[in-house]
Amino acid sequence: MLWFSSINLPGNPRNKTALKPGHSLMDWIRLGNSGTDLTGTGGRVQPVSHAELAKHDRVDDAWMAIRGKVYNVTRYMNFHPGGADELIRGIGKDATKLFEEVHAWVNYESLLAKCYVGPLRNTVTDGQPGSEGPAVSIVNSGSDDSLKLSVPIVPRFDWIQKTSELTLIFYTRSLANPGVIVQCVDHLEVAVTLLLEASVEHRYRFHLTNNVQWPCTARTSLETGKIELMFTKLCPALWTSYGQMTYERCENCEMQLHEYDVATRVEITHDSCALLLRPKNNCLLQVTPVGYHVSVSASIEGGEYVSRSYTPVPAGWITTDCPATSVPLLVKSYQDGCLSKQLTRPAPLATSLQLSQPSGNFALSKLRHHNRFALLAAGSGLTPMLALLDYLLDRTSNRIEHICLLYFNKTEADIWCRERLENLCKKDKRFILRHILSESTLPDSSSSPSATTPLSVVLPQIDGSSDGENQASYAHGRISLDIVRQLTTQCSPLYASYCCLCGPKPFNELCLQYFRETDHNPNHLHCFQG
Ligand code: HEM
Repeated sequence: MLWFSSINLPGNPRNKTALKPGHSLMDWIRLGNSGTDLTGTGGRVQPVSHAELAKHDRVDDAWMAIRGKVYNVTRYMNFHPGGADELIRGIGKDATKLFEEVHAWVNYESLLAKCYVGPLRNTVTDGQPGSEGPAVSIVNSGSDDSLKLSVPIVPRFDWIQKTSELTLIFYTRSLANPGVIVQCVDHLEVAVTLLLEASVEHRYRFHLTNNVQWPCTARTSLETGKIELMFTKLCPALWTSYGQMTYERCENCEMQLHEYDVATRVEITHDSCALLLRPKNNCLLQVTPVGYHVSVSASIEGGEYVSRSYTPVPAGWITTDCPATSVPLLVKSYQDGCLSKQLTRPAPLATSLQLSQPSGNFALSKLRHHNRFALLAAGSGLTPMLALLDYLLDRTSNRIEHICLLYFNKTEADIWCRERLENLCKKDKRFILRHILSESTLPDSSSSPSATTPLSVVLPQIDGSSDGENQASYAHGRISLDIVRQLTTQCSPLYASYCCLCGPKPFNELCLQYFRETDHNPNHLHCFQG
């Protein structure tokens, strides 16, 4: 069984290197599409032995194996956001473990699609011989759904119409957690990309019978896997067909980037902002799967490029008025974070950004059989929890018994989405909200009976029969083994059979260590990183 192994905790938790002009993600993609042979082998895919791999261990001739696939990373050196020195640590060998330790979430298959040399001989992926397997890996028990997930999803297309509306429908699979990218080429031509499994894209191109308006409305039902794209017809009429469509299944497709700018920026705390990113040509609509992130890159003051991963949040958590094409982000400005400072500074708003399509490794289907959850978030680690909360509380099959969000911050002033979280708590008794503050006294308004008690000892009691109003409670403290024990002990009222955590690396590391010290099933734990 795989289990969590140690994660590097460098002094600087984000060893991000600014990339020289001409070395942005966009430039890398351009190079990949330029026809240049990035494999160095003429593009001929051939199995690579460990001995052969070991020969390519120089900066000017650098091969690297990740999860059984060998890539020539020579040309990627100066494009690597972590810097060439870091990338060099993995060359000439099977770097799976190293790669997973640093950034398991990075979509290397897309980024290096044009650098693929061939399969590593005698290697099977995922922790089997030849590969040390992922450092942070949550393995399913036989009864879970990951086995089913390995069967490729073949989406089924259908359409329906009203006089004024055309709906394109894609049936995927229950809990497939799809990503959707819709591009409007003009009023007749629409391109739809479905992201259903890692490194596979389902690309549809529609030539419609008649003109439609843009943008469309996208509706995805996570429980059924049904995706609906609703278009308003420019001239109301019933059509005899939707038009024509071509379909292509694309494996190991190269990463796509799109130009965005910051359309709206609202301060939410003393050092954080809610942003609405708007596609530059306004002809793009992107739906992010629950728990997935996008990579945002920008040129700093017209020079070096920096990229950073962010998890888009459901619009309802930051505004009641969000255009369908916007990507909503919550961004904390870090002292040494040149990108976050640029994104959150008051003016000018229209920073030019490049946004990747969503990527991630969160399998929603693993949550299917659980109905008691604990979410442990620290600071900006709240972001993946918001979409998860929306989905879980709305879920109709295997209705949720309770979800406990433990939200760790330094002070009250650092809490994100406080009002909305607390309103949700009042509205839905199944949602338990506990703020844990490490550096401040507790708010006077706190009505928690345990407000003055260190949280390491007491978590709020849940009493399903209580008629009292469900309220957020506050405590002073930090993550501790006691807290994790209270969440993982079966007789505890807060017992959660599935736990998710997200925060800065030291927080994640500590949580993982505490979980290891309990009997909690590691298959029932997900750590969002990035
Ligand atoms: C195996 C050797 C590698 C090492 C030691 C390494 C190290 C690092 C480090 C230290 C960072 C900065 C981490 C952070 O921001 O938190 C980074 C970022 C990054 N690396 Fe690597 N890297 C390796 C391989 C690769 C490969 C093969 C790719 C593939 C395509 C890649 C793509 C990236 C990307 C996209 C980022 C930015 C991540 C983000 O914004 O979240 N790295 N890398």
